[in-house]
Amino acid sequence: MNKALRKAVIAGNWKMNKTRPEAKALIEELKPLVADAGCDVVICVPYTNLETALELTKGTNIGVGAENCHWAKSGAFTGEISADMLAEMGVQYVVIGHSERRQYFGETDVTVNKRVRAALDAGLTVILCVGELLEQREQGVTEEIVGMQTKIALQGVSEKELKKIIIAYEPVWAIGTGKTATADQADEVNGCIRGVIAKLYGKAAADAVTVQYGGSMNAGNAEELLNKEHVDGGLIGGASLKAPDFAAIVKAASR
Ligand SMILES: O=C(CO)COP(=O)(O)O
Repeated sequence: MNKALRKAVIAGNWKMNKTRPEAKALIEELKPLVADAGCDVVICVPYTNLETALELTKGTNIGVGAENCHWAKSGAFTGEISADMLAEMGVQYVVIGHSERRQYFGETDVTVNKRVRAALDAGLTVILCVGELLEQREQGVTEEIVGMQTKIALQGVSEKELKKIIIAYEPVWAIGTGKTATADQADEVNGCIRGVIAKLYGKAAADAVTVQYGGSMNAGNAEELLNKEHVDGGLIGGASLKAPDFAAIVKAASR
């Protein structure tokens, strides 16, 4: 079993939620609940909460991430934030290619790749999101879609740099819908992603890469999902906004 060799990572994706006082309260509540976690714990928060999150998690086991970054180092890109700006603050992680960015903000596989490149160059760890639409699952092309997204996102990424990449499989139909992929469905697609990594980088790299599942993961279903061979953690939306729920998922992932 190679699963035991891989890092389990539970990451919260707060999306566009929490003002600064709300963020402070949530982090303070969360800290003692996850202090003895047996997995990596990350919170990815809105840009406006990064400084608060970094300050409050100093000296704790909670890592801090942003939810996106631009690919340019600087320049005339009104409203955007560069990877260097995040790294300079002390941010360690960044979510890239989330389906909400792809759906609502014109993100493509090519721009995902550019952002991945910029994030790696800045020294950030990337949480790379891939996932199929319901229509694509029904058409039987899940494996092809997820494989293509993964391959294009990783163009120009070396085997060494792959150590700074976490892949999150998030079926779009399961996000925020309360409709979770079954543990077998998640395991199957996560396994396919690992197969793509094996083809691109070899077996050792594929055995080592963390592949999360995301999409309505909660305190009730986390354990079954996380027990699967290819599910190495979770990217949690709604349930990451409640400290006890998020902590229960962290507990389920702890080894
Ligand atoms: O999009 C997600 C995490 O990035 C999942 O969101 P939910 O957990 O709210 O379904």
